[in-house]
Amino acid sequence: MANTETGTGAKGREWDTVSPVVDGEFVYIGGEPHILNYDTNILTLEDNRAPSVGVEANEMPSNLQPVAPLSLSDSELTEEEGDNEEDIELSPDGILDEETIGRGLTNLGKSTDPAHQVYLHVSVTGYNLTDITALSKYIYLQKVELPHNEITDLSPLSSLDYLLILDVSHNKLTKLLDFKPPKNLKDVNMSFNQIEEMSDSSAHHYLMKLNLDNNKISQISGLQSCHRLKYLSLAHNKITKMEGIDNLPLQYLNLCHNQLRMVENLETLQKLGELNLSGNHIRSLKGLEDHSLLEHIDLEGNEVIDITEIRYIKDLGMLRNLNLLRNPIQELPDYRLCILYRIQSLVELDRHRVEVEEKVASVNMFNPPLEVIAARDHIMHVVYNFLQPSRVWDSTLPSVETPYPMLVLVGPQGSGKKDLAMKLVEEFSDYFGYGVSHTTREPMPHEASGKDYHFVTLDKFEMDIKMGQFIQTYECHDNWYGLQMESVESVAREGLACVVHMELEGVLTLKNTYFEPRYVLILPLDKDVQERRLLERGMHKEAQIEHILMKSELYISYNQNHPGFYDMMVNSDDIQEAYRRLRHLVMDYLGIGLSSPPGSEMEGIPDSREPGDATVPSQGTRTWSKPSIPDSSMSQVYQRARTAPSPIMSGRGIVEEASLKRRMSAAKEAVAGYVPPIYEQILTQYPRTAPQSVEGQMGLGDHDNTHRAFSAPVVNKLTTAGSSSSSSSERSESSLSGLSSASDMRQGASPDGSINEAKGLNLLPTDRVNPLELLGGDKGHGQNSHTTYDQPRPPSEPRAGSQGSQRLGSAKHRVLPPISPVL
Ligand SMILES: Nc1ncnc2c1ncn2[C@@H]1O[C@H](COP(=O)(O)OP(=O)(O)OP(=O)(O)O)[C@@H](O)[C@H]1O
Repeated sequence: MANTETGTGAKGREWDTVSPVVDGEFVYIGGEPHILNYDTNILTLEDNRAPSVGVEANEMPSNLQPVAPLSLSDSELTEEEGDNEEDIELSPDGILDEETIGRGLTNLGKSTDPAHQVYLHVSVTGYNLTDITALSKYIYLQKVELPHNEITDLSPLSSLDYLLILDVSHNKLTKLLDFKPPKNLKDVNMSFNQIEEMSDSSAHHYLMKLNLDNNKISQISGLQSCHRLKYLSLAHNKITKMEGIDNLPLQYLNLCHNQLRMVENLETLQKLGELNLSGNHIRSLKGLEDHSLLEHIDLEGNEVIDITEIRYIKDLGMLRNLNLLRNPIQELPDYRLCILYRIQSLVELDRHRVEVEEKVASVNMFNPPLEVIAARDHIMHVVYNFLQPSRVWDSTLPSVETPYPMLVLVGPQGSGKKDLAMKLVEEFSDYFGYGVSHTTREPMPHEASGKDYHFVTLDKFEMDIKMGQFIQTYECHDNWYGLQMESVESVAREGLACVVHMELEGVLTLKNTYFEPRYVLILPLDKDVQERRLLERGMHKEAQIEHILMKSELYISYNQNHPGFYDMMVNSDDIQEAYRRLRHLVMDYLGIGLSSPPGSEMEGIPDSREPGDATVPSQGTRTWSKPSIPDSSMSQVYQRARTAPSPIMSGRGIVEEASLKRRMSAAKEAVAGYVPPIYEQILTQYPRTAPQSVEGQMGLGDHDNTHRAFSAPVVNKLTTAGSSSSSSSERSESSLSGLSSASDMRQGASPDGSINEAKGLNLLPTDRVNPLELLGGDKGHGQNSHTTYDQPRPPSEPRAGSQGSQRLGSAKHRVLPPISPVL
């Protein structure tokens, strides 16, 4: 095919004898491009030949040296140029003649002498050529393509001093580059020949690309001096060992379909970006490590069987494309996710694009975040529960204003939280009952089934899961733990609030449910103390103890990353002291507290609150919100609260009395059938009972306006029900009645709404700021809450309930400052 443009960009036209031709104009004669010169009018094809016989090409006068590109860029090296698409008759005797060459010449270039133009490329493909001697005269050729012939000798190319690109693939050559080296030979394709041995190629030190595919080479050699060799392909040979390539600047290496058994001698190939080792007998990926630029690895059709081999390539930072098709490793269950989990950088695996979802799925499968574990756990229990006949757990149902009161002691093993929980229940038996978890672990000598845990077999535990009995479960060191609905409900039936203890995973699941407990982190800050405790129990192996101690860090970091996740923290280095603090806290909670002992629960914990923060009371007038006594359905807790002897009622302030009255009145209305609209709303919209999805959970107060609207009508309705003459300030106050803290209740409200201390009551010292109260529903806080809830939140964060925006642990504000290691 004739070019219509010269290298100089001049347009060509078909030649005729009439039109005058301008010097240097480019014309076509019989479809072939020619250029005119002064003397002959036409520069014939022969003008590409050497100017005179006997003059060595490299002795050419400089003015005859071609100026057309002497060096090619990498991209130019791969460019296909001057394809000869004409039908060419086969040479009958295999000898390349002038006419054939003439047909194959393309790409005119200008020499330094403007009078001379030369053809730079020749392509004679599939011509049965055996003798290419005629080519030796075309000394300016830069690109020679002679594929699909029967050439055995390349010596005529010795005079082609400017040769850059040579394609002699599909011939009958037995020797590698057996001709006088041109100055700048860069790209050689000698694939599909009969070369058995790689001779010394050190003279070809400009070689950048060498293709020797489909020969009979059994050993790589002779390339040591090719210091520019970037591309080497030796596919389909008989190579048994990766050698002879040390220190080459190879970026691409193809050794596919050889007889390799291991990856070796690649250490010095630090520029390697693409490696094809497919179709060999490789089992181990050892040797591929430490190649920070390696982007593509093709190992298709090898014998890789062990997934642990991936360790050798998992840290290759640039690895994007991996092919392990037709390896035994493919048979492994979850093979693809397994690879993707280990090599998250992959863009393509086994010739298939990697989707983001696959990567997420792989992480969720092999190292799920705690939130995912919790969400799965929650979903499992909800689903199993749905499959059972429906049952109303009325004792633990949240009331209009408050959830069922529950206290969760959270912490790692060895924190002593179980002892603390049991002691608390023992001392405050009028208020608290111990929610006995189930476990498959063996009881310790001092433990009794039904008291410390329900010790059950794994079969029984699994059966209970399937019967939908659990609220949450958790596996630790091959033991299962779980809290059953019945355990909590049985405590609630007695009219008591429930105390349980659990690990972080359990809390995360619980936060997906409609329960809204208070969470107290029990954490020994002194690792030695915790370790000693664990050792004393004699239940744990060394590795387990190490794991437990490490997990303690997680508790701290979790609090730092999710401010407000816990309502309180107690350092349990000293169990006695920890109990004293916890007890004090609980007494506040119950409203039976004596004045606080010196030092608050958060003593020593740096407080991140801003001095002017409107959500922070300047004085310790409020404390841990007291759970309102549930509930409008006349639960036993409520009954309990109404009976005079109960200490919870003692010291009730005016505000509290009023609040109780209002609630009683609302409850009576409900029972009597005056169902206010809000109850309908609760039944149809109350989102807290619905299982939450892993992501994008919405709670009350989240984006949905119906949720926002939820609290206001409730408040108004209840207020109106209780006291039709309530002022608006009272109504807004009562809207927070569910949030009222014990100390609030013990404070009297003056008619103008100001808070006065009630006489004779033991109040917290006013200079003490209890972090628990920071979300305690202070009257000025409600407005801020929605701003925060408009933000989407991860499932791990506390649910936003109608009161949640003011409740502790709702993560609305930074309730707890980050826990410092020093308490
Ligand atoms: N239902 C549950 N969900 C999640 N974790 C639980 C549950 N029940 C118990 N756990 C926790 O499992 C862990 C192992 O229980 P175990 O009784 O062996 O703890 P422990 O070493 O005595 O812990 P601690 O000293 O803190 O009480 C404890 O951290 C415990 O709180």
